[in-house]
This record gives sequence, C-alpha cells and structure tokens, in this order.
Amino acid sequence: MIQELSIINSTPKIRRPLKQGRFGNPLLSRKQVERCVELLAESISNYYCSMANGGDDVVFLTVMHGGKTFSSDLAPLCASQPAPSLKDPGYRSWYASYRVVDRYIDIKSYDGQIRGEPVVMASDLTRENLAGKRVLLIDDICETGNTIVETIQFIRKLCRYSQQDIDRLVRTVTFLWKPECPSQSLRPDWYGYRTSMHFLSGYGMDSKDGSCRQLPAIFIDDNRQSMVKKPSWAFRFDQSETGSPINRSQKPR
Ligand SMILES: O=P(O)(O)OC[C@H]1O[C@H](OP(=O)(O)OP(=O)(O)O)[C@H](O)[C@@H]1O
Ligand code: HPA
Repeated sequence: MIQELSIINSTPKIRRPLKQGRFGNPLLSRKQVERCVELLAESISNYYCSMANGGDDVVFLTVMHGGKTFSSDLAPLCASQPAPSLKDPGYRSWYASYRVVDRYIDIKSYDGQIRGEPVVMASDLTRENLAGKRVLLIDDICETGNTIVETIQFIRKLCRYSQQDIDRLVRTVTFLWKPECPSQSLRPDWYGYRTSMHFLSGYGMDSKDGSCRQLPAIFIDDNRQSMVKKPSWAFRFDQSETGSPINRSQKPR
C-alpha cells in the first residue's frame, strides 16, 4: 500500500508532447479515438441488448496483436453500457443484458508493410467455448479484409458452421477501415473511421520499425499527407438480424 502511494507520488507530471515527424504525422488524436470508441460501444451494446436472447454470452474475439488496444478500450464500455434510453420503462432488463466473454485469435498477415497470406498463429477458441454463441470480431484495421475473412473461416471450420450460422452469429468491428483498398474482400459491420490508403500506426497498429504499436493516438507512417474521410461513427450496414449482415463479396460503395 505504502509502496503504491510512493509510486503515485513519484510519477513525473511533465508530459512530452508527441512531436510531428518522430512517429509520422498525427492523424487522429487520443480524444478523437476515445470519443469514437464510446460511440461504437454504445451502438454495439444497443445492438446486442436488442437481440431476442439478450441474456446470452457474446464472445468478444480480439484479433491479436493489432486489435488488443482497441478491444481493451471497447469491451469495458460495452459491458457497462446503460440502457439505450433511461426513459425506457424496460431499461432495467436491458441493462447488462448480455455478458462479454473475452477470447483471442492471433493472426499474422503483414511483415512490416509487406502483405502476405494470413496465418493463424494461436487461439484460445474451442468448439465447446464458441459453438452457438454470438461473436464480435474486433480488430484495429480492415484493409483487404483477408485477416477477418480468415478468422471467420477458422470459426466456420471449428464449429462446423454453415454460411447462415455465420451470418446469424458473427459480427465484425474495426477501428479503421480503408474502403479504397482495391483487393478488398470484406467491409466490417461497424467501423470508427474510414481512411485513405496510407500506412498508419499507433493505437495497436504496428509501424514499419515496430515501435509505434503502443501509442495512444494514430499516425501516418509514410509521412505523406493523408486524409480522414468524414467520420462514420458506429455505422452498421444492415440492422436486420436474419438477413445477411455483410455483403462479403461486394466492394463497398
Ligand atoms: O485487412 P487486412 O489487409 O487483412 O489487414 C488488417 C490486419 O493487418 C494487421 O495485422 P498484422 O498481420 O500486421 O499483424 P498484427 O495484428 O500482429 O500487427 C492488422 O492488425 C489487421 O489484423
Ligand atoms: O495501415 C496499416 N497499418 C498497420 N497495419 C496494417 N494492416 C493493414 N493496414 C495497416
């Protein structure tokens, strides 16, 4: 206890500002990231609260290592979301009407900026802990979508799911989405921001030299001017529960 206090007291108060150029140009501040995660959490929670079997577990499946930072911000907010509206007389039954269960899958698709085939390195998923449960796949960024598609394939094989099972049970959220990627195979159900085709780092995303993953904000790694398109916070493409949630084969508009 005393030791803890002494650690707190000795924490230096000086905060060095992030210098432009050192990590690339700043793209999204910590404040923007935090606000966006809050909005995503609200939308995701509303969605799972509105499910007919709202009391079920929802497996928050983090795609490691990139998705770790976003997931650890998102999951506690989702688990503690209040009702969609506190004026709603039924809000007590909506509150925490689903339970978040943490699982992970470690998939590697990139070596620095060189794109390769996604390979599953490790996972704590088993048929027993996954079959029949709703799954929210969480990752930092969707570029080609191959990582997410590979994860979905992994789930499909493990649980012997049909496409209808996948459509019913699996949803995806990435903090960033690059809709302009020419070889894109998927768009996430939810995303925080759309970005253009620049290599980004920070907030879980690895940089060329592997030094920026832990940064709390997002940077452009290639030092060129980039743009963040008008934010589409907490956007879902299709709210229907039974219909196909994602048009996985089509390129986004
Ligand atoms: O949509 P895609 O084109 O598949 O790209 C997105 C994936 O690429 C990165 O992972 P990476 O393979 O670099 O591994 P990491 O998560 O360990 O950084 C990122 O974290 C996503 O998982
Ligand atoms: O822009 C990116 N940055 C880091 N990792 C990535 N994986 C796909 N795109 C990116």
